[in-house]
Amino acid sequence: MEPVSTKKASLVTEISKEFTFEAAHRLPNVPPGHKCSRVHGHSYRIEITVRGPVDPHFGWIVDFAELNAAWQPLHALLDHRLLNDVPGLENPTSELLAAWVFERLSFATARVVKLRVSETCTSQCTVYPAEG
Ligand SMILES: Nc1nc2c(c(=O)[nH]1)N=C([C@H](O)[C@H](O)COP(=O)(O)OP(=O)(O)OP(=O)(O)O)CN2
Ligand SMILES: [Zn+2]
Repeated sequence: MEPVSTKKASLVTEISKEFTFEAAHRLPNVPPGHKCSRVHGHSYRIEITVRGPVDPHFGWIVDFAELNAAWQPLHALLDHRLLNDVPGLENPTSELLAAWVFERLSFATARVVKLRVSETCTSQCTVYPAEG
């Protein structure tokens, strides 16, 4: 019979929350004739992942509502916009949008370990804070 272990497993815990917004964009630097030089729209999805210790009292890393509160000001800046008009997003690729969102999340540098932008069902970009 297996001995019963009283040791608690040492776990790394992450939580994620997904947000959506609708926006149009065009990519100004693509080669001539590229389809993305034309204005078109996406139902963008943003997934924010936070890693950290689980608070022993609350039983959570951080309230999902806190992620929502951090996202809402950015949603106001992005939703139903032409992204090219948003300062800092003149070339709104997934890569540059992911960096833009990461830099503007109030607690990103401290807690966000992964941020994913999905432009379509099959096209995503993920950024992570650089180590060090
Ligand atoms: N590395 C990147 N490549 C492309 C980006 C980008 O942000 N980073 N963006 C685009 C366009 O925005 C395009 O709308 C999305 O690309 P794509 O996946 O090609 O879109 P489709 O849904 O049309 O893809 P299909 O699989 O061909 O149907 C382009 N590239
Ligand atoms: Zn696009």
